[in-house]
Amino acid sequence: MVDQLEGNPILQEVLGKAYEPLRMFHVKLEQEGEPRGLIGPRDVDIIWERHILNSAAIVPFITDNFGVTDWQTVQGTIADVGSGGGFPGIIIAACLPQASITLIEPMERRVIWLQEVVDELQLQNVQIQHCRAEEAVVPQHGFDVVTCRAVAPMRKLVGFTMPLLRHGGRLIALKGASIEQEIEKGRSQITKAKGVNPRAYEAPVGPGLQSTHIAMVDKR
Ligand SMILES: C[S@@+](CC[C@H](N)C(=O)[O-])C[C@H]1O[C@@H](n2cnc3c(N)ncnc32)[C@H](O)[C@@H]1O
Repeated sequence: MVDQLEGNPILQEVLGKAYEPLRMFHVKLEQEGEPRGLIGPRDVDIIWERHILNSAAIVPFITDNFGVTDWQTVQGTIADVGSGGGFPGIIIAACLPQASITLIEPMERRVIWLQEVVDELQLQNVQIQHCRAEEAVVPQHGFDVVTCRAVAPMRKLVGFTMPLLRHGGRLIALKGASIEQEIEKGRSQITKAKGVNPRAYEAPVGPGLQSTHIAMVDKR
């Protein structure tokens, strides 16, 4: 089955230098993703849009956080919680080669997959922690940014992601269209977890493609 975006110039336009490593990731996902339970059977011909470009939509929100526009120069520590098949953590690592990316994932077979991907794509900037976020080893002052996609609703997510952040750090989560309601429902848990200024943005995925949504919360 051929991916609907295969050969489309949008891919290089959006991904820049990360296109080459992510093309290898795409091949691996196409061959092994569904049998290994990392993507759904109906996703096989839409891996570029649903998983890779969708994940890449978070990158400009991360670079904004560091006040840098050139993806090649972004530094800082980023933890991706519940990386699963590598979304968005592997895509972030390919796009931001100077940043330090920690993938946190408790399921063993997903950790094995993530390690294979890191080795095959020769990503030099990734560490993997095989544990739940609640048990993760955190840098002395906390991570600069925590990312995630499809892990938990905001009211639960903040409880195990905000403690990973340094003061002034930022949670940046890929979310569905109901993000505003999720934020409303989670206001007291956000405050309790030392979160401030929760907000939602529409995030472009690529020219002519349906956009996605981002939630951001700063750590007091
Ligand atoms: C629905 S999957 C999403 C995977 C990937 N982020 C994606 O968007 O395709 C949720 C992932 O979160 C992980 N997870 C659930 N609770 C977690 C926790 N407390 N800490 C870290 N990871 C967690 C699960 O093991 C699973 O891989």
